[in-house]
Amino acid sequence: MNGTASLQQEGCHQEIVRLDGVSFSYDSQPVLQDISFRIMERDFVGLIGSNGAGKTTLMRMIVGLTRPQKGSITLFGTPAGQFKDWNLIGYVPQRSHVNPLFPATVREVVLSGLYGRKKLFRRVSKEDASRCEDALAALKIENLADSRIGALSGGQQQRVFLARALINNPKLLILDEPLTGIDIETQHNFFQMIKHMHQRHNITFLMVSHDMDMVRSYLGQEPKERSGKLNFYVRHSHDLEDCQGTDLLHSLRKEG
Ligand SMILES: Nc1ncnc2c1ncn2[C@@H]1O[C@H](COP(=O)(O)OP(=O)(O)OP(=O)(O)O)[C@@H](O)[C@H]1O
Repeated sequence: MNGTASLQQEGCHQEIVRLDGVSFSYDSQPVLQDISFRIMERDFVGLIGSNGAGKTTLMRMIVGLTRPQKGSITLFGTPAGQFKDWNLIGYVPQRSHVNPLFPATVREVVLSGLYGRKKLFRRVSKEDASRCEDALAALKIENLADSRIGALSGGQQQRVFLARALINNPKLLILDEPLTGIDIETQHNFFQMIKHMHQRHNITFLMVSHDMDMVRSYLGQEPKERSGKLNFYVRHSHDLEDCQGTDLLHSLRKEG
């Protein structure tokens, strides 16, 4: 094997998330107990569990919004407390109803993904504007760019939030019940799009879903691991010749 190939192979097995003995309680109510799990680069992880099993709490911990009370989380090889490359992680939280009067346009919502944690007001550079156009095109919502987000359907809003998460070209995409509350056909199209991103691009997924049929059809019948009330279904998409990093937005756009 030549040097480049071995580097590529190593790159494709990078550990993206590691949970070691993670526990969490709200007041005295234990929600997560001693959860250990690893997500490797290019895994697609479906996280399944009953209502109240702690799925959202776990996602929030991985994106740094909540800290574990016991155990540790490692992101891209760095302890979560010291992790700074938040652009590597895209997060689409559980869909909440967008106020129909909310004044931001689709373009503004997608651009806000670039400013994330910095909370800086800054002028939109040419490069930012171009990334935004790429993200809109990848999700096929260019025609909605100037619409108010509150005026869109649930499925269209989901696309906007996914575009917002993709604008930084993340390596890990975390989706909390992205299929809830949208019609079957849109759900199907959305899932196809996510599968395409997993199979064709160097991107790792962690997705909470209640739709067992869709999860099983892609990730298999049995969970790879169970931890407490959580079941982790996993499919790895490792394919050596496919392993170079791609600019996801550019290539999605090219493929149309
Ligand atoms: N901020 C909070 N304060 C107190 N309890 C909370 C808080 N957030 C969640 N809980 C409780 O913690 C438990 C786990 O909640 P979480 O939202 O993580 O579960 P989930 O698996 O995502 O559930 P669902 O499938 O219903 O979305 C629930 O019993 C919930 O009521």
